[in-house]
Amino acid sequence: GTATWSGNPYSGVQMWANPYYASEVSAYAVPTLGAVANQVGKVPSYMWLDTRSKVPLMAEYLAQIRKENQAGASPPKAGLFVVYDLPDRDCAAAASNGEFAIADGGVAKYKEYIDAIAKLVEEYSDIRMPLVIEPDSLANMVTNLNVAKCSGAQAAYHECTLYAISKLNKPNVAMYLDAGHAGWLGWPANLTPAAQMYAQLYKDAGSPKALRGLATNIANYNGWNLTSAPSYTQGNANYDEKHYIEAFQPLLKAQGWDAHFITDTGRSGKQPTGQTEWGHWCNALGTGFGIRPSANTGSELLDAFVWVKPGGECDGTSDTSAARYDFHCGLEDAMKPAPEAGTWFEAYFEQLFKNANPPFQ
Ligand SMILES: O=[N+]([O-])c1ccc(O[C@@H]2O[C@H](CO)[C@@H](O[C@@H]3O[C@H](CO)[C@@H](O[C@@H]4O[C@H](CO)[C@@H](O)[C@H](O)[C@H]4O)[C@H](O)[C@H]3O)[C@H](O)[C@H]2O)cc1
Ligand SMILES: [Mg+2]
Repeated sequence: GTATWSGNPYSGVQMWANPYYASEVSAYAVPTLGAVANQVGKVPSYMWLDTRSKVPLMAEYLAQIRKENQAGASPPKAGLFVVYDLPDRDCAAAASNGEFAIADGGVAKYKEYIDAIAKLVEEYSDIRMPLVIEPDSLANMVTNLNVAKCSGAQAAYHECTLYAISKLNKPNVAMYLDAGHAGWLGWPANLTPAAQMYAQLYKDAGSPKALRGLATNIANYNGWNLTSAPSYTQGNANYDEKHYIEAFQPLLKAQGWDAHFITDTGRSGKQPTGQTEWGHWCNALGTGFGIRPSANTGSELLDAFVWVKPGGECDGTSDTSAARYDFHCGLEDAMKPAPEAGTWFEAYFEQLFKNANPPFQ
């Protein structure tokens, strides 16, 4: 029957570890680090639907999850997917630009992409799917409307996000909109405009049942609950993700959205990191695998610790001649040489592995 529930979407299910990440680990990391590295591939991480051509793979994974659940998986497995294909994607950066362009029918193409995903959500209504919706997009709408590509994308991001939320509003789905991180929207100056924007979107969408809340720290490195503020947090009282969501949630509630959260701990195990500036997001030095995915967060606001950015997959190329070269990936605290965003970056995986907390052994 349909995988319905009340409350925390991560309670009463197991997060499913997809075989693609496990195969990258065994192919590229095990030869150097040994069989112990295979433990990382067993940690459930999110699968990024970063192109239209990845949707059939989502179908394959859902079929596999159904098989495991029908074979008696207890608790049943949940499918972890990131929706990530907006037209003019990653509007304030260059490293993760996507396949669709607003100027080239991108909104219509995006809607077809969402329709294809919605079809699978309906076909696999027996599988619970806590989805992350469009990393970086709405956060850029708060802080980067001064960037031409972002102001030019504002209407399309709004239309596409509303479309995604309404089409994916299904009984077996929970959605978390990306909300940057403590060092992005967590700045006091950004919190109020951010709360207004997210709450307005929730209300514009008709307060959909499946829209559970916000995802933070996606592809970033901030600690969850630090005992002291890293120097690069420059005096921001919200110097970790716990402070960020505890400051953010009351503002959202006051605007009519009783939002819950998930936070990415896939690359936050070593604190402070080797970042020289908080805003240096690309392949940061001095990072480690962090708190393992779990619904036991100790926080009423936090539904789960999740691994969304698969550690070892690159944030962006350091090749200055590449079309998607972003200067952040050339900075002093960015690991170099680095391949294209999303492709395997073995040296980075080894850094994360060496610095893992808790350690792999
Ligand atoms: O001292 N003060 O009082 C004070 C007050 C305000 C200050 O201003 C704040 O400074 C912050 C930086 O400290 C800025 O945050 C950065 O914004 C970037 C986008 O513009 C983000 O980049 C994205 O990162 C994603 C992965 O997370 C990538 O996937 C994606 O490709 C990439 O584009 C960085 O993470 C994020 O850290 C804030 O906007 C800005 O408002 C600063 C100081
Ligand atoms: Mg990125």
